[in-house]
Amino acid sequence: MDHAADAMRTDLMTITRFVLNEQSKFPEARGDLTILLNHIVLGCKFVCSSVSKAGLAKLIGLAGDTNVQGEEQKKLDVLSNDVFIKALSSSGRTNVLVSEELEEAVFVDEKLRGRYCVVFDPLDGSSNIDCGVSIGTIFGIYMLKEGSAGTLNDVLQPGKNMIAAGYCMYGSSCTLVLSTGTGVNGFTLDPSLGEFILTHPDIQIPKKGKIYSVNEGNAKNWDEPTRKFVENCKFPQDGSSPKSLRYIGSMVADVHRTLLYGGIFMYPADKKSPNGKLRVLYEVFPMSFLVEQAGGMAFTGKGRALDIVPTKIHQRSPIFLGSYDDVEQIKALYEATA
Ligand SMILES: O=P(O)(O)OC[C@H]1O[C@](O)(COP(=O)(O)O)[C@@H](O)[C@@H]1O
Ligand SMILES: [Mg+2]
Ligand SMILES: [Mg+2]
Repeated sequence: MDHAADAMRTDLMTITRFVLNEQSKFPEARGDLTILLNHIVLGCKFVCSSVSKAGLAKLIGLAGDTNVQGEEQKKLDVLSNDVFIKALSSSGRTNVLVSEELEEAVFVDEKLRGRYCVVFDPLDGSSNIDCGVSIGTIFGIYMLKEGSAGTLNDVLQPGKNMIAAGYCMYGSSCTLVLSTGTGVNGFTLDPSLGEFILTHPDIQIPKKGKIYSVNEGNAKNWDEPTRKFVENCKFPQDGSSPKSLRYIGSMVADVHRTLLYGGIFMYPADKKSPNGKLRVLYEVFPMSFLVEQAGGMAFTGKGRALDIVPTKIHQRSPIFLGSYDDVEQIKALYEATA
C-alpha cells in the first residue's frame, strides 16, 4: 500500500473527522465530547504502543500491588491506569472518573473540571498480558446530572443514561469500537499514519450466531438455566447444528468477535460468584451499550443490563450479551424458572 498516496486521500475517514461529523449533526454542541474522545484516543494509542512492546520494555509481570478487587495488579494495569487518568483529567472535560484499578472515584482538580464522567477498565484481560493474547481498554461516558457539581451519584446511574461507550482492542491489529448513541463504528489504527481509520462502519451484530463463549471451567457451579442453555448449544434439540465454543478470556476480545461474527458471550453467576465476575460500570454497561446499539441484546439473568441502577462503583453483575435471538433464548429459560 502506497502510504504517501494514501495519506493524501482526502476521503480517508479518520476517527477525528468521524467524531467531528457526528458533532456537526448537533448545532448546539460545544465540542466538549469531541475533545474528550480525542484524549481517550490518545490514551489508547499510548497503551497500544506500550502493549506491543511489553516484552521488550519489561512491562510484563506483576506491579507488586493488589487492587480493590483483590487481584494482583500487572505492570500494564498500572501504566494504563496512569495514562488514562492523565489523558482524561488533562482534557479539561471530565469531572468524576472511576477506574477498575482505583478503590475510590477520582474527582478531577477544580481548575480542570468539565461536565463528563468517565468509567473505565484501563486494561481488560489482564490474565492474557504475559502471553501476548489480545487485551483491551473499555470506557463509558456519562453527562453530569442536571445541576450537579460532581458527586458519586453522577456515575451511579443506569447504563442506559450513558451518552457514549467504546473499547480499544490491542490484538493483531489495534481496533477502537465506538458508539455515541447513534450506531456503532470500528476504526483500525494505521501504525504508519498513527491514525485510527474507519474500517467497520455501522456494525450490525448478526441476529443469530454459531458461537457461544463462556468459561466452562465454572460449569459445575452454574444454575439450571445456564446449564440448560449451554447444553443446548452443544446438543441442540431443534435439529440445528451445534454451536462452536470460543473463549479468549479477555472480555474485549470475546465481545469484539461476538459483535462481528454474532453469537453469545456470557459470564453467568455461579455458586462461587453469586454476582458473576464482571463489573457493572466499566465492563457490563459499556459492552451492553455497544451490543444494543448494534442490534443485539444484553441480559443479566433478571433483566436488561442497561437498566441496572448501581449502588457501588465496583459492583458486579452476571451478563449474557450478543445476538438478539441467542440472548432471547437464555432469557426465556430464566423467565421460565422465575
Ligand atoms: O478467567 P475468567 O474467570 O474466565 O475471567 C475472564 C474475564 O475476566 C476479565 O479478565 C476481567 O477483566 P480484567 O482483566 O480487566 O480484570 C475479563 O476480561 C474476562 O472476560
Ligand atoms: Mg476487565
Ligand atoms: Mg482490567
